[in-house]
Parts: sequence; structure tokens; C-alpha cells
Amino acid sequence: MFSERKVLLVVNPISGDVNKDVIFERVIEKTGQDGYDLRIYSTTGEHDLETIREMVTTLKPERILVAGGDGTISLVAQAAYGFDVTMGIIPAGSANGLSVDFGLSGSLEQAIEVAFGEKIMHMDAVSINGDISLHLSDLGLNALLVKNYENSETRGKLGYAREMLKTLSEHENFLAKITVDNEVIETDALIVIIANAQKYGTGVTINPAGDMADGFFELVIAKKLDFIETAKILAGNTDFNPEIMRVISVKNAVIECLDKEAHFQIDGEYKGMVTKVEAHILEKYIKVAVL
Ligand SMILES: Nc1ncnc2c1ncn2[C@@H]1O[C@H](COP(=O)(O)OP(=O)(O)OP(=O)(O)O)[C@@H](O)[C@H]1O
Repeated sequence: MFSERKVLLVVNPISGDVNKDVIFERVIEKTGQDGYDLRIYSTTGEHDLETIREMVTTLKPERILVAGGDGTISLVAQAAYGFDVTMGIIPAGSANGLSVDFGLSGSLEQAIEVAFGEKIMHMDAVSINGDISLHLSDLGLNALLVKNYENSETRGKLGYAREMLKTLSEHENFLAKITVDNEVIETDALIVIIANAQKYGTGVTINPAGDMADGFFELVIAKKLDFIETAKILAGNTDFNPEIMRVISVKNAVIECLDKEAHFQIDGEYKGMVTKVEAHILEKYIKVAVL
């Protein structure tokens, strides 16, 4: 059957130790029922951005489904940038931070229903030193945790707890100079988070004010681990003690590390040590089908 309605399914075969066969079966079934012409691309880890962009250019799909983790979602968003196409997310990574923020429960049935649904968000992205962040990026404590976890043998909750203890013992605060739209802040920092979204993949809400489609990102600046301020965040409260924690909504920010380099991560991928990070919002970067 010839169909003008095309769907591209991009699958990361190695993400999250998840068997993708059932995903193929369900998507083939759904597209068959609805009369879509389905193409499938399995990522290789080499030149995927260029290949997917080429496929989007020639195929002109109306939806691109992504079955993978945050890295693959970000890759597809970059490949689809500038095209009139809607991305649908099928969580199949190890952490799935973005899917958690989108409220996807992890059920394949729900993900497919949402991915083909009519509710669409024009999602912002944050450009950071030329890279794209859709979710949460940070300098300091959490980036060191991402590094330690990437390098560790153990996986799962126990491995995470062990790496957290190691990270807390290794971490040192850094002196940050933060230049935003109308303010310069100089502060001792445990962590500076550049947040487009609300929650880490663990489900912990770090940015209760986060809205992925409001044309702003938040800087969450914390000086130390503090039980009360952490409890406020978990409760969705944004009335923080400014001596310990600040959250500001901005469109641009420059973060400089004045006394030493800081660990840095983008959307769960460790990027090394930095002394300067420049971030700006990219409004309405990609259309995403949402719950
Ligand atoms: N066929 C492949 N072989 C090896 N690596 C691949 C392949 N396809 C993609 N990759 C790599 O997979 C990484 C992206 O993984 P992704 O983020 O989707 O999953 P994850 O790490 O399991 O999940 P999460 O980001 O949620 O923790 C990229 O580094 C990419 O280069």
C-alpha cells in the first residue's frame, strides 16, 4: 500500500539493556493499523546525526519515534531541528530522565499511544558551549557522580548509592561567577544546574518551577547540601533560603569557575572539566508528542 503518511522509528539497539524486539512488534502493528509507511533506523554509534538528518530530509516523516535513552532523544531532536516533524518518545534507556519529566510511566502501550497522539509540546532546548541540552546539565557535585557512575562496574540502585558516597567524599566546592541577563552573582558553589526540565531520572525534582516550553531555563545554584532546602525542593516548594539555594529563570547565562575547574555533564553524559560555560535558550526547538 502506498502511503504519504510516513513514520521513522529510530532505535538504539544497545540502550538501557532493554530488548527492542517487542518495541518493533508494537510499532509495526500500530503503523500497520493506522496506514502509516514505517521506516526503521538502528543507531550504530557512528555518524548517526548525519544519517538521521538525511533520512528526515528525503523521507519527510510526520512523526519520528525514538526508542532509546536521553542521548538518543537528544540526537534525534538535533537531527530533526528545523523540520516540520513531531518526535514521539518510547523510553528505552537506563535512566530515561526526559521520559520521567514527560510523565511517561514506562509502559510501552502508553508510550506508543502518546507518541501517535494529538497533544504536542513545542519544547525548548538549551545551547551550552555549542552542545544541546534538553533536560538537565550541571557543574559540580552531580557531574562528578555521573563520571564516577560511568566508570564504575556496578549498576542499579546499590551501585548508585556506592558512587554517591564516593562522590561526596571526593567533591570540593568551587567559586562561581554567574552572569545572567541583569545580574552578576559570585558565590561558593556545590553545584550549578542548568535546568530546562524539573526532575532527574531518579525521579528527584530539582527544579519545581521548570517548564520545558516557557522560553526560559533555570539556574539552580546550591552552596551546600542542606536537609531543609532539599526537603523543600522535594515538596515542590520554591521559597528557598537564599544563603543556601537560589533558583533563577533566565534566557542566557555565563558560568565561570574562578578558583578551579569544575566537573560538567550534559543530560547525563560526562563532558570533562570546564572553567567557563555559556548557555542560552533555544525557544521551541522541537515538537514532542506528550501525555
Ligand atoms: N549500535 C551502537 N553500538 C554502540 N553504541 C551505540 C550504538 N548506538 C548508539 N550508541 C551510543 O549510545 C549512546 C546513547 O545511549 P542512550 O542515551 O540512548 O542510552 P542509555 O545511556 O542507556 O540511556 P540514558 O541516557 O537514559 O541513561 C551514545 O553514546 C551512542 O553513541
